Amino acid sequence: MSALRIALAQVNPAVGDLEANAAAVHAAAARAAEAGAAVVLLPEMVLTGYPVEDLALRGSFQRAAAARLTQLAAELAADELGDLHVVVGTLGTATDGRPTNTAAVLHDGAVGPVYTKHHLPNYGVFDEYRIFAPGTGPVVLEVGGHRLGLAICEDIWVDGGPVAELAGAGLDALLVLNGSPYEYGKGAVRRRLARERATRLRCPVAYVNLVGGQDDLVFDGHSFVVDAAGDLVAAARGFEEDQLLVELPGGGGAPVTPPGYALPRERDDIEQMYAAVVLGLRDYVRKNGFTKVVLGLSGGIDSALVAAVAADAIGGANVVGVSMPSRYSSDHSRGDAADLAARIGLDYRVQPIAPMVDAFEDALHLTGVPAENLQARMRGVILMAVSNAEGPLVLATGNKSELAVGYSTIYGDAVGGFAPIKDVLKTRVWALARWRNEAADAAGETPPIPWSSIEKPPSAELRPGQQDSDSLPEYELLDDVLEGYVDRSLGRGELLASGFDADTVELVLSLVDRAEWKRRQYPLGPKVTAMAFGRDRRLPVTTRWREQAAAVAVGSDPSTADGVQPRPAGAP
Ligand SMILES: Nc1ncnc2c1ncn2[C@@H]1O[C@H](COP(=O)(O)OP(=O)(O)OC[C@H]2O[C@@H]([n+]3cccc(C(=O)O)c3)[C@H](O)[C@@H]2O)[C@@H](O)[C@H]1O
Ligand SMILES: Nc1ncnc2c1ncn2[C@@H]1O[C@H](COP(=O)(O)OP(=O)(O)OP(=O)(O)O)[C@@H](O)[C@H]1O
Ligand SMILES: NC(=O)CC[C@H](N)C(=O)O
Repeated sequence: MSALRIALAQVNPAVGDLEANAAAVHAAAARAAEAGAAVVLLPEMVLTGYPVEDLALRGSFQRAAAARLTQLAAELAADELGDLHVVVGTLGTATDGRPTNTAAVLHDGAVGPVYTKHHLPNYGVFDEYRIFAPGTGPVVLEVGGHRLGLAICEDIWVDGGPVAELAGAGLDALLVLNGSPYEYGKGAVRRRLARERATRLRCPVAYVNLVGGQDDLVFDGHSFVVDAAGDLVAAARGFEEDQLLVELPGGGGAPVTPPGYALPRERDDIEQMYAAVVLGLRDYVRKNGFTKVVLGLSGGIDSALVAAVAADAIGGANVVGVSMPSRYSSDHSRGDAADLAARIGLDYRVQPIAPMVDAFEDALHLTGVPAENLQARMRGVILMAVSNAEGPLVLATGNKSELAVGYSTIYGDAVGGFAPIKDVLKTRVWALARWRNEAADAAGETPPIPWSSIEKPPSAELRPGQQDSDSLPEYELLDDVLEGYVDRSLGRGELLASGFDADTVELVLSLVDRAEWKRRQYPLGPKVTAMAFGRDRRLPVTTRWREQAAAVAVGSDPSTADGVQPRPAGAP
């Protein structure tokens, strides 16, 4: 048996674009062949894009995907790539006509063995039971005497099923196709999982992941290979397309990388979260046909961070930043907005709102919160006008803490098509901003965000001297409670038992519960934590359930508290 070279192609498909995705697979196959690979492994459902949601249920889409797969096999052979085994994730059809999530092997101009995903994730952002029929048995691909098992993403997260059946099958490697969305800190979980599967199957594991943004998901790539002991052999870069090469030695033993290969630098969690937000925004803009974005610049930290992210995603010249001062806007806010615009080369404009607000206030006799909301709504009208007239996508700047407690004006600062930091708690907004500025400093560049925007106390500036802390607990405390209630699904009892005072818990829980309707109307934005609002955390808007005061002992299992459905063991 001779050595076998395997390429892992980490590509960025677009959902529904069968032509472009087939071309990306073809290009990856050509690169792999050029590098001497006999097998090239592509991610989960790369041909259709992922997730396709209910597109999978359309007969027309199923037929088009099947036809494109057959055509791709012929095109590869016509291009003298027929010797290569190209393992492609795509949409399949079960014998009863239901759609399946499959890995097809293209070889010699034909579609060869097809493996069907067995474990269908149906928690968090996934609804695969609703869409796909599960596969049953394992598939082993034989290439040059090497035995390669196939698995698709969730198949390695759950014990049992086809992967377990492969134990004792004498595999030389397990090839895993993934569509694994980014979450803060998830990389380490994936590596632990791969180690576990590698040691159980006693063979290396090659894990290839999608990269790119798709609506509210960001696929981070970070493909990798571990040896039979679970130790890392090779890793691809995160948040960009990449291709990895490894070689399985002829006589067995650990996979090796080509001469000169070096593992990429591992980015820390905050740096990764920043990269995820940038990629999520860039791909939403690009894949939906926009070239520019527009947002309001208040001089505050949220709009400053979103502007910096947008400039990193699509270039500062493509970001329209509008300062819309009211009579309550402080001089330093206006100055900070202008300073930010200059630092990142935005298309900067100033549009005072006082005359418009005065006209509405006088006509409608508004004071207090209704008048405050009017200011935010005037700004929303102006941003939508710029979008309608010139075409940029409107960005909403709300963060996860604000979304949690409903601290935004519906149809005001909540307008927009995409909300880049909606899954980022306020304390992390500051951490991301500091990280971005420090990275610029370290690279000898101008930090994009004025330090005063990072350091000043947060204020909506909708009335004289207003500060967020007038209506909300300090963000450090608020975020701690939110992390417990939202991210970890703890109940009132567990929060009290962990030491939060009853008034704070009462206030935060009631604000969060009452704001569900507002969140439902908030724009899409990238999920970057394990529990994002939207597809991850789905609660009824109309509900009379309120957290009870029942005391719960410290140390009780929070995952089963309050009727929250526990996720499968090992699930992220
Ligand atoms: N269950 C439900 N289903 C559907 N609609 C519901 C509803 N409950 C209220 N509503 C509607 O919502 C309206 C109230 O919501 P809304 O108009 O948004 O106004 P509201 O939530 O009362 O006030 C907005 C709050 O956000 C603060 N804010 C505004 C802007 C920016 C920032 C910031 O720092 O970023 C903070 C502002 O200071 C104020 O405290 C009601 O008049 C009603 O029409
Ligand atoms: N004077 C302003 N000019 C332009 N846009 C504004 C102005 N004030 C508020 N906005 C827009 O409304 C959003 C909500 O701002 P607000 O100041 O009310 O609270 P915030 O959540 O603390 O945001 P930020 O930290 O950006 O100030 C801002 O991010 C910005 O996009
Ligand atoms: N596409 C999938 O099956 C993904 C599920 C898996 N738990 C992950 O997030 O990596």
